[in-house]
Amino acid sequence: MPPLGVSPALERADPSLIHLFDIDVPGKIRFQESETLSPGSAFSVFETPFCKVGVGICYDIRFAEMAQLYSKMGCELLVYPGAFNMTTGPAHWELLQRARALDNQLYVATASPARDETSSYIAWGHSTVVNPWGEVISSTGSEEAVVYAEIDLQYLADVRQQIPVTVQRRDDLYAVKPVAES
Ligand SMILES: NC(=O)CCC(=O)C(=O)O
Repeated sequence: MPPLGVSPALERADPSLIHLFDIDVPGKIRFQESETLSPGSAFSVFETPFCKVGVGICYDIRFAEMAQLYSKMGCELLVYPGAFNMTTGPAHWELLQRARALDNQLYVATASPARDETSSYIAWGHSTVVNPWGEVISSTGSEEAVVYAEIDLQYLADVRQQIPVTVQRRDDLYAVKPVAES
């Protein structure tokens, strides 16, 4: 499928958090980003000599539609800077990265702050890279580190050929597209 065209207003390269982290897990964590932040309303994508990259921030990784849209726009790597916490981190951080990578058969890379136990918000850490097969190919623990991984676009193409969900989608029955094109 050719990349989806998106109006320039909806496609920008200055990342902003689109989904605000307003959550309440009783006895564990309550967070209301909307008390101090406003949500962005533009997708963040940029071209590199290797592939197109889509950017989401932290909580954005929970929204499968956003990742699918980036995939339709031609992104082959999704990057999520994010600071999950000591409740949702162990439960969901890796699972969400693998889900987004597998759903869209692309690479997902995340960058988290290292854990600081003295901080009022303790980050889970575990910066990671996941491949289009849904495998973690590089990651770290809670400490400060640099994570390296090979982004192999031929492998991505091979996975998409072997299990061709991208072309088997029933866009005649359901489709994810930007609001401006609805
Ligand atoms: N600031 C954030 O968006 C944190 C997201 C998070 O921890 C989650 O579980 O989602």
